[in-house]
Amino acid sequence: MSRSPSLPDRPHRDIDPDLPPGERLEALRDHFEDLVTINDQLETQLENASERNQTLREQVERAERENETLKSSSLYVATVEDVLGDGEIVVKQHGNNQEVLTEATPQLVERIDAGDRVAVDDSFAIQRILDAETDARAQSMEITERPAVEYEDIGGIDEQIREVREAVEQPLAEPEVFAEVGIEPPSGVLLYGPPGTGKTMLAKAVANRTDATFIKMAGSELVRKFIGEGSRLVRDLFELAREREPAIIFIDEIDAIATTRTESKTSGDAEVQRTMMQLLAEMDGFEARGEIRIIAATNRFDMLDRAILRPGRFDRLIEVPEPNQEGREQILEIHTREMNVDDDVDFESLAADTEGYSGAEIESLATEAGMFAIRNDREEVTQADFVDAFEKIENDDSSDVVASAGYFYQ
Ligand SMILES: Nc1ncnc2c1ncn2[C@@H]1O[C@H](COP(=O)(O)OP(=O)(O)OP(=O)(O)O)[C@@H](O)[C@H]1O
Repeated sequence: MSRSPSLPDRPHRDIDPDLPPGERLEALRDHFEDLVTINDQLETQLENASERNQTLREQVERAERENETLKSSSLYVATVEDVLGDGEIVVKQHGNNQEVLTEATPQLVERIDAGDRVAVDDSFAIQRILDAETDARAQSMEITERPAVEYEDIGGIDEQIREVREAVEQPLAEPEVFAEVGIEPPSGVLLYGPPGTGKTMLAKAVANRTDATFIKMAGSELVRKFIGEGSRLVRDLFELAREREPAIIFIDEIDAIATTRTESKTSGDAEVQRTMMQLLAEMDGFEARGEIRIIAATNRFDMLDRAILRPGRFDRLIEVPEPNQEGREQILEIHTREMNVDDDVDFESLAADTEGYSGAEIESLATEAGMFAIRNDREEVTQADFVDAFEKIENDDSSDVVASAGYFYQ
């Protein structure tokens, strides 16, 4: 059907007033019949137009529903490994490296090549090809709708959990409390301490508890991988958080973009400086009582540019130290929860032996002990397995353990 149907011809019938009455009546009757025909034609056209209107309305509604579904369901990033015939495509999912045979619409298949990055949905159907810009954004940020970490999974830092809940969870969950008392919650929280002590876990656990989207960006990657794009990606980061409110922005290794400036004025320094300025600008323009909370983490507190610690920026500092004896015992218990552990396993003595170990290293110890049990064809993990694991770790990389135990972070 044409978009604008033409109107039927208007009948031109000049009826001669001098005609005898019979002929005039005849002419008028003809004219009336013409008008009836035209009326019928117009009615048909109107019906067609209403039908088309209805179809278009349905199409719009469908598109809106699809758009909503796309907006509310996450897409995952994958790399195209191979384009087979008949629209079949092999992709490798990022994160778990799983290879999947999937398909795409004929229009997309034509444009897809091996090596392209694509966005896939829950059932791995390719939704679109990522352009360089989206790709950088997707690669530089880790977005999790609801991270699977809970406070009970974190051992030995109860006091830090309490502080984070107060500074991040409460303003998100009960903003009215702050409004009533008339104080602003901390703008940003900085977690500092040695590597592998649970800083990322803490940020994820708050997101889990508050049903907030967790958006992580690694400072070091901004500087190393996305050279020249740092400040734009920082802007994107905050924009994305606004789109996904409530959200928790987690900037790991913030020292990479917020180090005290050296004398050297290389172009790399200028770029890092710009990235930091953008971060400060975003934070300064931020409504602290809003639905977005910012957490940063660093292992190098000593290197931080003090400008980021001013009021209104990262104004709540929380030290996350290495676990003490009790903490190590708790972490051992957490990481052996799912394991079949023999009654003879003595967590207290293991915790005493692992002084200087971080939570991440204690987790490796538990995994390694499990490996010894498997090697010996046992389902139960014994004290001897833990001792063997401990010796293996100490011999393998005693230097690493020592280095991290004495890690300089303050
Ligand atoms: N306190 C803890 N309780 C339980 N598990 C822990 C703890 N700390 C670390 N782990 C284990 O180590 C892993 C890494 O911890 P996480 O990423 O939170 O450390 P981090 O402090 O953010 O380290 P980094 O500074 O290197 O980024 C966790 O996934 C967890 O399995």
